[in-house]
Amino acid sequence: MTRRDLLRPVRAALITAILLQALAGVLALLPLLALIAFTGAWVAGDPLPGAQVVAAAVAGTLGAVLAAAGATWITHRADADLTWRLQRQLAETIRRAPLPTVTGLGAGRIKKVVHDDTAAMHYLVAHTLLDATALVVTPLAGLIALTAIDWRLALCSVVPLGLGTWWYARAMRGSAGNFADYARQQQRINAAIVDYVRGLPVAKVYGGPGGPGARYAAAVNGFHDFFRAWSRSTSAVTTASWLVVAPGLTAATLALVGGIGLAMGWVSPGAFVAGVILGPAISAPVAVAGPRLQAIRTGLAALDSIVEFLGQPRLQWGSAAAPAPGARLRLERVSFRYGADRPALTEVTITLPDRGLVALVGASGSGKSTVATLLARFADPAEGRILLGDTELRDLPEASLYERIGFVFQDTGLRQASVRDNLTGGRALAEQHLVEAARAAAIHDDIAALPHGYDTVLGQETELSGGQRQRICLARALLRRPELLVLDETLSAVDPTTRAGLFTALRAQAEQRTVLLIAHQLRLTADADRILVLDHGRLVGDGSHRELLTDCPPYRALWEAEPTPTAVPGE
Ligand SMILES: Nc1ncnc2c1ncn2[C@@H]1O[C@H](COP(=O)(O)OP(=O)(O)OP(=O)(O)O)[C@@H](O)[C@H]1O
Repeated sequence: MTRRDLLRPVRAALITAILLQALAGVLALLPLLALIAFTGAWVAGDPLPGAQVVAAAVAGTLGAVLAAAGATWITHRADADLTWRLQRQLAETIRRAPLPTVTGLGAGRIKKVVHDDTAAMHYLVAHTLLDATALVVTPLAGLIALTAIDWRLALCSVVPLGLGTWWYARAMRGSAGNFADYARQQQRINAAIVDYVRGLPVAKVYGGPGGPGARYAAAVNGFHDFFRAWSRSTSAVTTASWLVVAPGLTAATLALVGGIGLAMGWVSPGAFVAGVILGPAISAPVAVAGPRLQAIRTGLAALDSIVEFLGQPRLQWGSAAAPAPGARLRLERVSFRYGADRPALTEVTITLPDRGLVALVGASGSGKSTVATLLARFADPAEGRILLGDTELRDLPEASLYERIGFVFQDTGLRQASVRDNLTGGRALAEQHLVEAARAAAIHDDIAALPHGYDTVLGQETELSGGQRQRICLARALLRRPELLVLDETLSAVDPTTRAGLFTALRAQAEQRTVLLIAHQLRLTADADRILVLDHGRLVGDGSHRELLTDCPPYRALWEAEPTPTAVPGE
Protein backbone atom coordinates (compact mmCIF):
# COMPACT_ATOMS: atom_id res chain seq x y z
CA MET A 1 0.00 0.00 0.00
CA THR A 2 1.24 3.52 -0.85
CA ARG A 3 0.18 7.10 -0.02
CA ARG A 4 -1.59 7.17 -3.36
CA ASP A 5 -3.58 4.01 -2.58
CA LEU A 6 -4.62 5.41 0.76
CA LEU A 7 -5.85 8.71 -0.70
CA ARG A 8 -7.46 7.16 -3.79
CA PRO A 9 -11.01 7.03 -2.37
CA VAL A 10 -10.99 10.80 -1.70
CA ARG A 11 -8.76 11.88 -4.58
CA ALA A 12 -11.54 13.15 -6.86
CA ALA A 13 -13.15 15.07 -4.00
CA LEU A 14 -9.85 16.68 -3.04
CA ILE A 15 -9.07 17.73 -6.63
CA THR A 16 -12.54 19.27 -6.93
CA ALA A 17 -12.08 21.12 -3.63
CA ILE A 18 -8.65 22.42 -4.65
CA LEU A 19 -10.06 23.71 -7.96
CA LEU A 20 -12.95 25.40 -6.15
CA GLN A 21 -10.53 27.00 -3.67
CA ALA A 22 -8.37 28.21 -6.56
CA LEU A 23 -11.46 29.71 -8.16
CA ALA A 24 -12.26 31.40 -4.84
CA GLY A 25 -8.72 32.86 -4.78
CA VAL A 26 -9.17 34.34 -8.27
CA LEU A 27 -12.69 35.64 -7.61
CA ALA A 28 -11.53 37.28 -4.36
CA LEU A 29 -9.30 39.49 -6.49
CA LEU A 30 -12.26 41.05 -8.33
CA PRO A 31 -13.27 43.46 -5.53
CA LEU A 32 -9.61 44.55 -5.23
CA LEU A 33 -9.44 45.17 -8.98
CA ALA A 34 -12.70 47.16 -8.79
CA LEU A 35 -11.22 49.21 -5.95
CA ILE A 36 -8.10 49.81 -8.02
CA ALA A 37 -10.21 50.85 -11.03
CA PHE A 38 -12.27 53.30 -8.95
CA THR A 39 -9.31 54.76 -7.05
CA GLY A 40 -7.14 54.99 -10.17
CA ALA A 41 -9.90 56.82 -12.11
CA TRP A 42 -10.56 59.12 -9.17
CA VAL A 43 -6.87 59.98 -8.66
CA ALA A 44 -6.42 60.56 -12.42
CA GLY A 45 -9.58 62.67 -12.59
CA ASP A 46 -11.09 60.23 -15.16
CA PRO A 47 -14.80 59.26 -15.21
CA LEU A 48 -15.55 56.60 -12.59
CA PRO A 49 -16.15 53.04 -13.88
CA GLY A 50 -19.72 51.93 -14.49
CA ALA A 51 -22.10 49.59 -12.72
CA GLN A 52 -20.54 46.50 -14.39
CA VAL A 53 -17.41 46.97 -12.30
CA VAL A 54 -19.50 47.20 -9.12
CA ALA A 55 -21.43 44.11 -10.20
CA ALA A 56 -18.17 42.25 -10.89
CA ALA A 57 -16.90 43.19 -7.42
CA VAL A 58 -20.09 41.97 -5.75
CA ALA A 59 -20.15 38.80 -7.87
CA GLY A 60 -16.47 38.18 -7.07
CA THR A 61 -17.03 38.61 -3.33
CA LEU A 62 -20.06 36.33 -3.28
CA GLY A 63 -18.51 33.82 -5.67
CA ALA A 64 -15.31 33.64 -3.61
CA VAL A 65 -17.25 33.03 -0.40
CA LEU A 66 -19.45 30.37 -2.01
CA ALA A 67 -16.55 28.61 -3.76
CA ALA A 68 -14.46 28.58 -0.56
CA ALA A 69 -17.44 27.33 1.46
CA GLY A 70 -18.07 24.59 -1.13
CA ALA A 71 -14.41 23.58 -1.07
CA THR A 72 -14.42 23.42 2.73
CA TRP A 73 -17.60 21.36 2.74
CA ILE A 74 -16.11 18.90 0.25
CA THR A 75 -12.82 18.51 2.13
CA HIS A 76 -14.61 17.99 5.45
CA ARG A 77 -16.78 15.30 3.91
CA ALA A 78 -13.73 13.68 2.32
CA ASP A 79 -11.91 13.92 5.65
CA ALA A 80 -14.79 12.27 7.52
CA ASP A 81 -14.83 9.43 4.97
CA LEU A 82 -11.06 9.05 5.01
CA THR A 83 -10.79 9.07 8.82
CA TRP A 84 -13.60 6.51 9.08
CA ARG A 85 -11.92 4.32 6.47
CA LEU A 86 -8.47 4.65 8.04
CA GLN A 87 -9.62 3.96 11.57
CA ARG A 88 -11.45 0.85 10.41
CA GLN A 89 -8.40 -0.33 8.45
CA LEU A 90 -6.14 0.36 11.43
CA ALA A 91 -8.46 -1.53 13.78
CA GLU A 92 -8.60 -4.42 11.30
CA THR A 93 -4.79 -4.42 11.01
CA ILE A 94 -4.46 -4.54 14.80
CA ARG A 95 -7.04 -7.32 14.98
CA ARG A 96 -5.47 -9.43 12.25
CA ALA A 97 -1.79 -8.93 13.00
CA PRO A 98 -0.08 -11.66 15.01
CA LEU A 99 -0.51 -10.76 18.69
CA PRO A 100 3.24 -10.68 19.45
CA THR A 101 3.62 -8.17 16.60
CA VAL A 102 0.97 -5.91 18.13
CA THR A 103 2.42 -6.12 21.64
CA GLY A 104 5.87 -5.56 20.15
CA LEU A 105 4.69 -2.31 18.54
CA GLY A 106 3.82 -0.92 21.95
CA ALA A 107 0.82 1.09 23.11
CA GLY A 108 2.56 4.40 22.38
CA ARG A 109 3.06 3.64 18.69
CA ILE A 110 -0.50 2.33 18.35
CA LYS A 111 -1.98 5.36 20.11
CA LYS A 112 0.11 7.65 17.89
CA VAL A 113 -1.00 6.07 14.65
CA VAL A 114 -4.68 5.60 15.57
CA HIS A 115 -5.15 9.00 17.17
CA ASP A 116 -2.34 11.47 16.46
CA ASP A 117 -1.65 10.45 12.86
CA THR A 118 -5.31 10.36 11.89
CA ALA A 119 -5.76 13.80 13.55
CA ALA A 120 -2.78 15.12 11.53
CA MET A 121 -4.46 13.69 8.42
CA HIS A 122 -7.62 15.57 9.36
CA TYR A 123 -5.74 18.89 9.32
CA LEU A 124 -4.03 18.01 6.08
CA VAL A 125 -7.17 16.94 4.23
CA ALA A 126 -9.79 19.23 5.75
CA HIS A 127 -7.78 22.43 6.19
CA THR A 128 -4.18 22.55 5.03
CA LEU A 129 -4.72 21.61 1.40
CA LEU A 130 -7.16 24.48 0.97
CA ASP A 131 -5.01 26.92 2.94
CA ALA A 132 -2.00 26.01 0.82
CA THR A 133 -4.04 26.43 -2.37
CA ALA A 134 -5.10 29.90 -1.27
CA LEU A 135 -1.50 30.72 -0.38
CA VAL A 136 -0.36 29.92 -3.90
CA VAL A 137 -3.33 31.12 -5.96
CA THR A 138 -3.96 34.51 -4.34
CA PRO A 139 -0.39 35.86 -4.78
CA LEU A 140 -0.14 34.33 -8.25
CA ALA A 141 -3.41 35.88 -9.42
CA GLY A 142 -2.35 39.21 -7.86
CA LEU A 143 1.02 39.02 -9.61
CA ILE A 144 -0.60 38.29 -12.99
CA ALA A 145 -3.03 41.19 -12.52
CA LEU A 146 -0.26 43.60 -11.50
CA THR A 147 1.95 42.44 -14.40
CA ALA A 148 -0.93 43.22 -16.76
CA ILE A 149 -1.26 46.70 -15.19
CA ASP A 150 2.45 47.54 -14.80
CA TRP A 151 5.18 44.92 -15.13
CA ARG A 152 7.81 47.10 -13.41
CA LEU A 153 5.73 47.39 -10.23
CA ALA A 154 5.00 43.66 -10.48
CA LEU A 155 8.75 43.04 -10.55
CA CYS A 156 9.15 45.31 -7.56
CA SER A 157 6.49 43.34 -5.62
CA VAL A 158 8.37 40.11 -6.29
CA VAL A 159 11.45 41.37 -4.42
CA PRO A 160 9.98 41.04 -0.88
CA LEU A 161 8.39 37.75 -1.93
CA GLY A 162 11.77 36.42 -3.13
CA LEU A 163 13.61 37.71 -0.06
CA GLY A 164 10.99 36.29 2.31
CA THR A 165 11.09 32.92 0.58
CA TRP A 166 14.90 32.88 0.67
CA TRP A 167 15.05 33.68 4.40
CA TYR A 168 12.35 31.15 5.14
CA ALA A 169 14.16 28.45 3.13
CA ARG A 170 17.29 29.24 5.21
CA ALA A 171 15.30 28.86 8.42
CA MET A 172 14.00 25.53 7.25
CA ARG A 173 17.37 24.19 6.08
CA GLY A 174 17.92 20.74 7.60
CA SER A 175 14.40 20.75 8.98
CA ALA A 176 13.55 17.30 7.54
CA GLY A 177 15.71 15.75 10.25
CA ASN A 178 14.15 18.01 12.88
CA PHE A 179 10.63 17.09 11.82
CA ALA A 180 11.55 13.40 11.98
CA ASP A 181 13.04 13.99 15.45
CA TYR A 182 9.91 15.86 16.48
CA ALA A 183 7.74 12.85 15.55
CA ARG A 184 10.15 10.48 17.33
CA GLN A 185 10.12 12.55 20.50
CA GLN A 186 6.31 12.69 20.47
CA GLN A 187 6.17 8.94 20.10
CA ARG A 188 8.60 8.58 23.00
CA ILE A 189 6.34 10.71 25.21
CA ASN A 190 3.29 8.68 24.15
CA ALA A 191 4.99 5.41 25.00
CA ALA A 192 6.31 6.77 28.28
CA ILE A 193 2.94 8.10 29.47
CA VAL A 194 1.19 4.81 28.69
CA ASP A 195 3.96 2.96 30.52
CA TYR A 196 3.72 5.41 33.41
CA VAL A 197 -0.05 5.07 33.86
CA ARG A 198 0.11 1.29 33.52
CA GLY A 199 2.89 1.01 36.03
CA LEU A 200 1.54 3.63 38.45
CA PRO A 201 1.21 1.25 41.43
CA VAL A 202 4.77 0.08 40.87
CA ALA A 203 5.98 3.63 40.24
CA LYS A 204 4.44 4.78 43.54
CA VAL A 205 6.21 2.10 45.51
CA TYR A 206 9.43 1.65 43.56
CA GLY A 207 9.58 4.99 41.75
CA GLY A 208 13.04 6.38 41.28
CA PRO A 209 15.76 6.40 38.71
CA GLY A 210 14.95 4.09 35.82
CA GLY A 211 11.25 3.68 36.76
CA PRO A 212 8.30 4.56 34.48
CA GLY A 213 8.06 8.03 36.08
CA ALA A 214 11.70 8.68 35.29
CA ARG A 215 11.19 7.46 31.74
CA TYR A 216 8.30 9.89 31.28
CA ALA A 217 10.30 12.76 32.80
CA ALA A 218 13.25 11.93 30.52
CA ALA A 219 10.96 11.92 27.46
CA VAL A 220 9.35 15.25 28.38
CA ASN A 221 12.68 16.87 29.25
CA GLY A 222 14.22 15.52 26.05
CA PHE A 223 11.41 17.05 24.00
CA HIS A 224 11.68 20.35 25.84
CA ASP A 225 15.44 20.61 25.20
CA PHE A 226 15.10 19.52 21.58
CA PHE A 227 12.28 21.98 20.86
CA ARG A 228 14.03 24.91 22.53
CA ALA A 229 17.22 24.24 20.56
CA TRP A 230 15.25 23.99 17.31
CA SER A 231 13.33 27.23 17.99
CA ARG A 232 16.54 29.00 18.96
CA SER A 233 18.27 28.01 15.73
CA THR A 234 15.41 29.16 13.49
CA SER A 235 13.72 32.09 15.23
CA ALA A 236 16.06 34.87 13.99
CA VAL A 237 15.89 33.81 10.34
CA THR A 238 12.14 33.17 10.53
CA THR A 239 11.58 36.64 12.00
CA ALA A 240 13.68 38.16 9.19
CA SER A 241 11.56 36.34 6.60
CA TRP A 242 8.37 37.69 8.20
CA LEU A 243 9.76 41.21 8.36
CA VAL A 244 10.58 41.52 4.67
CA VAL A 245 7.08 40.41 3.65
CA ALA A 246 5.23 42.48 6.28
CA PRO A 247 2.28 44.11 4.40
CA GLY A 248 3.15 47.63 5.62
CA LEU A 249 6.74 47.33 4.43
CA THR A 250 5.74 45.94 1.00
CA ALA A 251 3.08 48.64 0.58
CA ALA A 252 5.61 51.32 1.58
CA THR A 253 8.23 49.95 -0.88
CA LEU A 254 5.72 49.93 -3.73
CA ALA A 255 4.44 53.38 -2.74
CA LEU A 256 8.03 54.67 -2.85
CA VAL A 257 8.90 53.08 -6.20
CA GLY A 258 5.44 53.82 -7.63
CA GLY A 259 5.61 57.41 -6.31
CA ILE A 260 8.97 57.96 -8.03
CA GLY A 261 7.54 56.47 -11.24
CA LEU A 262 4.45 58.67 -10.89
CA ALA A 263 6.59 61.78 -10.46
CA MET A 264 8.77 60.77 -13.42
CA GLY A 265 5.73 59.94 -15.50
CA TRP A 266 6.38 56.24 -16.17
CA VAL A 267 3.71 55.04 -13.70
CA SER A 268 0.03 55.92 -14.12
CA PRO A 269 -2.10 56.84 -11.07
CA GLY A 270 -4.09 53.59 -11.58
CA ALA A 271 -0.90 51.50 -11.63
CA PHE A 272 0.36 53.27 -8.48
CA VAL A 273 -2.84 52.36 -6.62
CA ALA A 274 -2.68 48.80 -8.00
CA GLY A 275 0.91 48.41 -6.76
CA VAL A 276 0.08 49.66 -3.25
CA ILE A 277 -3.01 47.39 -2.98
CA LEU A 278 -1.79 44.26 -4.75
CA GLY A 279 1.86 44.30 -3.58
CA PRO A 280 1.10 43.19 -0.01
CA ALA A 281 -1.39 40.60 -1.30
CA ILE A 282 1.42 39.08 -3.39
CA SER A 283 4.11 38.79 -0.70
CA ALA A 284 2.30 38.69 2.68
CA PRO A 285 1.13 35.06 2.40
CA VAL A 286 4.77 33.92 2.66
CA ALA A 287 4.60 34.83 6.36
CA VAL A 288 1.99 32.13 7.01
CA ALA A 289 3.54 29.63 4.59
CA GLY A 290 5.70 28.19 7.38
CA PRO A 291 2.94 26.74 9.56
CA ARG A 292 1.13 25.50 6.46
CA LEU A 293 4.25 23.80 5.14
CA GLN A 294 4.81 22.28 8.54
CA ALA A 295 1.22 21.03 8.63
CA ILE A 296 1.71 19.50 5.16
CA ARG A 297 4.92 17.80 6.26
CA THR A 298 3.29 16.54 9.47
CA GLY A 299 0.30 15.33 7.47
CA LEU A 300 2.50 13.53 4.95
CA ALA A 301 4.62 12.01 7.73
CA ALA A 302 1.38 10.86 9.39
CA LEU A 303 0.26 9.41 6.06
CA ASP A 304 3.55 7.48 5.76
CA SER A 305 3.27 6.29 9.33
CA ILE A 306 -0.27 5.02 8.63
CA VAL A 307 0.85 3.35 5.39
CA GLU A 308 3.69 1.62 7.25
CA PHE A 309 1.38 0.53 10.05
CA LEU A 310 -1.15 -0.90 7.61
CA GLY A 311 1.68 -2.98 6.17
CA GLN A 312 1.95 -5.10 9.33
CA PRO A 313 1.77 -8.83 8.64
CA ARG A 314 -1.74 -10.25 8.77
CA LEU A 315 -2.88 -13.68 9.75
CA GLN A 316 -4.91 -15.08 6.89
CA TRP A 317 -7.86 -17.32 7.60
CA GLY A 318 -8.93 -20.17 5.33
CA SER A 319 -12.32 -21.45 4.34
CA ALA A 320 -11.86 -25.19 4.84
CA ALA A 321 -14.88 -27.14 6.03
CA ALA A 322 -14.90 -27.71 9.78
CA PRO A 323 -13.53 -31.16 10.69
CA ALA A 324 -15.99 -33.76 11.97
CA PRO A 325 -16.82 -33.52 15.70
CA GLY A 326 -14.30 -35.33 17.85
CA ALA A 327 -11.36 -34.47 15.55
CA ARG A 328 -8.16 -34.45 17.56
CA LEU A 329 -5.84 -31.53 17.89
CA ARG A 330 -2.24 -32.21 16.95
CA LEU A 331 0.93 -30.13 17.06
CA GLU A 332 3.46 -31.50 14.56
CA ARG A 333 7.09 -30.48 15.10
CA VAL A 334 6.03 -26.95 16.01
CA SER A 335 8.70 -24.31 16.49
CA PHE A 336 8.20 -20.63 17.28
CA ARG A 337 10.29 -17.63 18.23
CA TYR A 338 9.37 -14.06 19.16
CA GLY A 339 11.25 -11.78 16.77
CA ALA A 340 14.93 -12.59 16.71
CA ASP A 341 14.90 -13.93 20.28
CA ARG A 342 15.88 -17.46 21.11
CA PRO A 343 13.22 -20.06 20.26
CA ALA A 344 10.21 -20.13 22.58
CA LEU A 345 9.19 -23.57 21.24
CA THR A 346 11.33 -26.12 19.41
CA GLU A 347 9.92 -29.07 17.48
CA VAL A 348 7.03 -29.72 19.84
CA THR A 349 4.80 -32.63 18.86
CA ILE A 350 1.65 -33.31 20.85
CA THR A 351 -1.56 -35.15 20.02
CA LEU A 352 -4.38 -34.34 22.40
CA PRO A 353 -7.03 -36.94 23.22
CA ASP A 354 -10.67 -36.27 22.28
CA ARG A 355 -11.58 -35.93 25.94
CA GLY A 356 -9.92 -35.84 29.33
CA LEU A 357 -7.97 -33.45 31.52
CA VAL A 358 -4.51 -32.77 30.14
CA ALA A 359 -2.06 -30.52 31.96
CA LEU A 360 0.73 -28.58 30.30
CA VAL A 361 3.38 -27.75 32.87
CA GLY A 362 6.88 -26.39 32.99
CA ALA A 363 9.00 -23.77 34.64
CA SER A 364 8.31 -20.09 34.07
CA GLY A 365 9.37 -19.17 30.53
CA SER A 366 9.31 -22.78 29.32
CA GLY A 367 6.81 -21.94 26.55
CA LYS A 368 3.44 -22.92 28.01
CA SER A 369 1.62 -19.67 27.14
CA THR A 370 3.22 -19.74 23.72
CA VAL A 371 1.41 -23.03 23.06
CA ALA A 372 -1.88 -21.29 24.02
CA THR A 373 -0.96 -18.36 21.74
CA LEU A 374 -0.49 -20.72 18.79
CA LEU A 375 -3.62 -22.75 19.53
CA ALA A 376 -5.63 -19.50 19.60
CA ARG A 377 -3.94 -18.53 16.32
CA PHE A 378 -2.71 -15.27 17.76
CA ALA A 379 0.38 -16.22 15.79
CA ASP A 380 1.36 -19.10 13.51
CA PRO A 381 4.22 -21.53 14.07
CA ALA A 382 7.46 -20.60 12.34
CA GLU A 383 7.87 -24.28 11.48
CA GLY A 384 5.61 -27.28 11.81
CA ARG A 385 1.82 -27.48 11.73
CA ILE A 386 -1.12 -27.43 14.08
CA LEU A 387 -3.97 -29.61 12.89
CA LEU A 388 -7.54 -30.19 13.95
CA GLY A 389 -8.23 -33.60 12.47
CA ASP A 390 -6.57 -33.35 9.06
CA THR A 391 -7.09 -29.62 8.67
CA GLU A 392 -4.45 -27.06 9.57
CA LEU A 393 -5.76 -24.36 11.91
CA ARG A 394 -4.71 -21.69 9.40
CA ASP A 395 -7.03 -23.23 6.79
CA LEU A 396 -10.10 -22.95 9.01
CA PRO A 397 -12.41 -19.93 9.05
CA GLU A 398 -11.86 -17.80 12.15
CA ALA A 399 -15.33 -18.40 13.62
CA SER A 400 -15.03 -22.12 13.13
CA LEU A 401 -11.79 -22.30 15.16
CA TYR A 402 -13.22 -20.38 18.11
CA GLU A 403 -16.36 -22.52 18.09
CA ARG A 404 -14.24 -25.63 18.47
CA ILE A 405 -11.64 -24.33 20.88
CA GLY A 406 -12.43 -22.17 23.92
CA PHE A 407 -9.82 -20.13 25.76
CA VAL A 408 -9.42 -18.65 29.19
CA PHE A 409 -6.33 -16.47 29.36
CA GLN A 410 -4.34 -14.97 32.18
CA ASP A 411 -5.50 -11.55 31.02
CA THR A 412 -9.27 -11.75 31.42
CA GLY A 413 -10.17 -8.92 29.04
CA LEU A 414 -13.61 -8.27 30.60
CA ARG A 415 -15.39 -5.22 29.26
CA GLN A 416 -17.21 -2.44 31.11
CA ALA A 417 -20.57 -4.08 30.42
CA SER A 418 -23.04 -6.26 32.28
CA VAL A 419 -21.97 -9.69 33.46
CA ARG A 420 -24.53 -11.07 31.02
CA ASP A 421 -23.01 -9.24 28.03
CA ASN A 422 -19.53 -10.28 29.06
CA LEU A 423 -20.67 -13.87 29.19
CA THR A 424 -22.70 -13.94 25.99
CA GLY A 425 -20.82 -11.39 23.88
CA GLY A 426 -24.24 -9.87 23.07
CA ARG A 427 -25.79 -13.13 21.82
CA ALA A 428 -29.32 -13.97 23.04
CA LEU A 429 -28.90 -17.05 25.22
CA ALA A 430 -31.35 -18.74 27.55
CA GLU A 431 -30.91 -17.82 31.22
CA GLN A 432 -30.67 -21.50 32.02
CA HIS A 433 -27.54 -21.89 29.88
CA LEU A 434 -25.93 -18.89 31.55
CA VAL A 435 -26.61 -20.23 35.00
CA GLU A 436 -25.35 -23.71 34.08
CA ALA A 437 -22.08 -22.32 32.73
CA ALA A 438 -21.66 -20.00 35.72
CA ARG A 439 -22.28 -22.86 38.14
CA ALA A 440 -19.77 -25.04 36.30
CA ALA A 441 -17.24 -22.21 36.68
CA ALA A 442 -18.11 -21.82 40.40
CA ILE A 443 -19.11 -18.18 39.90
CA HIS A 444 -22.94 -18.30 39.92
CA ASP A 445 -23.30 -17.58 43.65
CA ASP A 446 -20.95 -14.57 43.39
CA ILE A 447 -22.92 -13.20 40.42
CA ALA A 448 -26.27 -13.74 42.16
CA ALA A 449 -24.98 -11.70 45.11
CA LEU A 450 -24.18 -8.67 42.89
CA PRO A 451 -26.58 -5.65 43.06
CA HIS A 452 -28.35 -6.59 39.81
CA GLY A 453 -27.23 -10.17 39.42
CA TYR A 454 -26.32 -10.98 35.83
CA ASP A 455 -27.24 -7.43 34.78
CA THR A 456 -24.70 -5.78 37.06
CA VAL A 457 -22.31 -3.62 35.04
CA LEU A 458 -18.68 -4.50 35.71
CA GLY A 459 -16.34 -1.64 36.43
CA GLN A 460 -19.33 0.64 37.10
CA GLU A 461 -21.66 -1.00 39.61
CA THR A 462 -19.09 -3.40 40.94
CA GLU A 463 -15.46 -4.43 40.79
CA LEU A 464 -14.46 -8.08 40.88
CA SER A 465 -11.46 -9.84 42.32
CA GLY A 466 -8.91 -11.43 40.00
CA GLY A 467 -10.23 -14.90 40.81
CA GLN A 468 -13.85 -13.87 40.14
CA ARG A 469 -12.87 -12.35 36.83
CA GLN A 470 -11.08 -15.54 35.79
CA ARG A 471 -14.11 -17.65 36.73
CA ILE A 472 -16.39 -15.40 34.66
CA CYS A 473 -14.04 -15.98 31.73
CA LEU A 474 -14.23 -19.70 32.34
CA ALA A 475 -18.05 -19.51 32.29
CA ARG A 476 -17.84 -17.46 29.07
CA ALA A 477 -15.72 -20.18 27.47
CA LEU A 478 -17.97 -23.00 28.72
CA LEU A 479 -21.04 -21.29 27.25
CA ARG A 480 -19.71 -22.01 23.77
CA ARG A 481 -19.44 -25.71 24.60
CA PRO A 482 -16.06 -26.05 22.89
CA GLU A 483 -14.55 -29.45 22.14
CA LEU A 484 -11.22 -28.27 23.50
CA LEU A 485 -10.96 -25.88 26.40
CA VAL A 486 -7.56 -24.24 26.96
CA LEU A 487 -7.00 -22.62 30.35
CA ASP A 488 -3.82 -20.57 30.69
CA GLU A 489 -3.02 -20.18 34.40
CA THR A 490 -6.73 -19.78 35.10
CA LEU A 491 -6.55 -21.28 38.56
CA SER A 492 -3.66 -19.17 39.75
CA ALA A 493 -5.74 -16.26 41.08
CA VAL A 494 -8.33 -18.23 43.05
CA ASP A 495 -8.26 -19.27 46.68
CA PRO A 496 -7.56 -22.93 47.54
CA THR A 497 -11.21 -23.77 48.31
CA THR A 498 -12.50 -22.25 45.06
CA ARG A 499 -9.62 -23.85 43.22
CA ALA A 500 -10.56 -27.29 44.52
CA GLY A 501 -14.20 -26.67 43.49
CA LEU A 502 -13.10 -25.47 40.07
CA PHE A 503 -10.82 -28.40 39.59
CA THR A 504 -13.73 -30.74 40.31
CA ALA A 505 -15.83 -28.76 37.82
CA LEU A 506 -13.09 -29.03 35.19
CA ARG A 507 -12.84 -32.76 35.79
CA ALA A 508 -16.55 -33.03 35.08
CA GLN A 509 -16.09 -30.92 31.93
CA ALA A 510 -13.26 -33.21 30.85
CA GLU A 511 -15.70 -36.09 30.54
CA GLN A 512 -17.30 -34.41 27.53
CA ARG A 513 -14.33 -32.54 26.06
CA THR A 514 -10.59 -32.09 26.25
CA VAL A 515 -9.48 -29.64 28.90
CA LEU A 516 -5.91 -28.42 28.48
CA LEU A 517 -4.86 -26.89 31.77
CA ILE A 518 -1.73 -24.77 31.61
CA ALA A 519 -0.15 -24.27 35.02
CA HIS A 520 3.20 -24.05 36.65
CA GLN A 521 2.05 -25.24 40.09
CA LEU A 522 2.29 -29.00 39.87
CA ARG A 523 0.08 -29.53 42.91
CA LEU A 524 -2.80 -28.27 40.80
CA THR A 525 -2.27 -30.72 38.01
CA ALA A 526 -1.00 -33.91 39.61
CA ASP A 527 -4.45 -35.47 39.24
CA ALA A 528 -4.69 -34.76 35.51
CA ASP A 529 -5.22 -37.73 33.19
CA ARG A 530 -2.09 -36.81 31.33
CA ILE A 531 0.66 -34.29 31.93
CA LEU A 532 2.84 -32.71 29.25
CA VAL A 533 6.11 -31.19 30.40
CA LEU A 534 7.87 -28.34 28.63
CA ASP A 535 11.45 -27.41 29.37
CA HIS A 536 13.11 -24.51 27.53
CA GLY A 537 10.57 -24.80 24.73
CA ARG A 538 10.94 -28.56 24.24
CA LEU A 539 8.49 -31.28 25.17
CA VAL A 540 10.43 -33.40 27.64
CA GLY A 541 7.68 -35.42 29.31
CA ASP A 542 4.27 -36.91 28.51
CA GLY A 543 2.53 -39.21 30.96
CA SER A 544 0.83 -39.48 34.32
CA HIS A 545 2.17 -37.84 37.45
CA ARG A 546 3.55 -41.14 38.68
CA GLU A 547 5.22 -41.98 35.36
CA LEU A 548 6.77 -38.55 35.11
CA LEU A 549 8.14 -38.63 38.63
CA THR A 550 10.06 -41.71 37.62
CA ASP A 551 10.89 -41.01 33.96
CA CYS A 552 11.14 -37.25 33.61
CA PRO A 553 13.96 -35.58 35.59
CA PRO A 554 12.84 -31.98 34.79
CA TYR A 555 9.34 -32.84 36.09
CA ARG A 556 10.74 -34.47 39.18
CA ALA A 557 12.95 -31.40 39.79
CA LEU A 558 9.93 -29.09 39.48
CA TRP A 559 7.89 -31.28 41.79
CA GLU A 560 10.62 -31.35 44.41
CA ALA A 561 11.06 -27.59 44.15
CA GLU A 562 7.38 -26.92 44.97
CA PRO A 563 7.22 -24.93 48.21
CA THR A 564 4.80 -27.34 49.92
CA PRO A 565 5.42 -30.79 48.49
CA THR A 566 2.30 -32.87 48.32
CA ALA A 567 2.05 -36.60 48.72
CA VAL A 568 1.86 -38.54 45.45
CA PRO A 569 -1.87 -39.02 44.76
CA GLY A 570 -3.03 -42.49 45.54
CA GLU A 571 -0.19 -43.17 47.97
N1 LIG B 1 5.60 -11.23 23.47
C1 LIG B 1 6.81 -11.77 23.65
N2 LIG B 1 7.88 -11.20 23.07
C2 LIG B 1 9.12 -11.70 23.23
N3 LIG B 1 9.38 -12.82 23.94
C3 LIG B 1 8.36 -13.43 24.55
C4 LIG B 1 7.02 -12.93 24.45
N4 LIG B 1 6.21 -13.75 25.15
C5 LIG B 1 7.01 -14.71 25.67
N5 LIG B 1 8.29 -14.51 25.31
C6 LIG B 1 9.44 -15.38 25.65
O1 LIG B 1 9.15 -16.69 25.17
C7 LIG B 1 9.53 -17.67 26.11
C8 LIG B 1 8.33 -18.52 26.51
O2 LIG B 1 7.40 -17.67 27.16
P1 LIG B 1 5.99 -18.20 27.66
O3 LIG B 1 5.20 -17.00 28.11
O4 LIG B 1 5.38 -19.07 26.63
O5 LIG B 1 6.42 -19.08 28.92
P2 LIG B 1 5.51 -19.68 30.07
O6 LIG B 1 5.99 -21.06 30.26
O7 LIG B 1 4.06 -19.52 29.77
O8 LIG B 1 5.91 -18.76 31.30
P3 LIG B 1 5.03 -18.36 32.60
O9 LIG B 1 4.76 -19.61 33.36
O10 LIG B 1 5.97 -17.46 33.35
O11 LIG B 1 3.81 -17.67 32.13
C9 LIG B 1 10.15 -16.92 27.27
O12 LIG B 1 11.55 -16.92 27.09
C10 LIG B 1 9.61 -15.52 27.14
O13 LIG B 1 10.52 -14.58 27.63
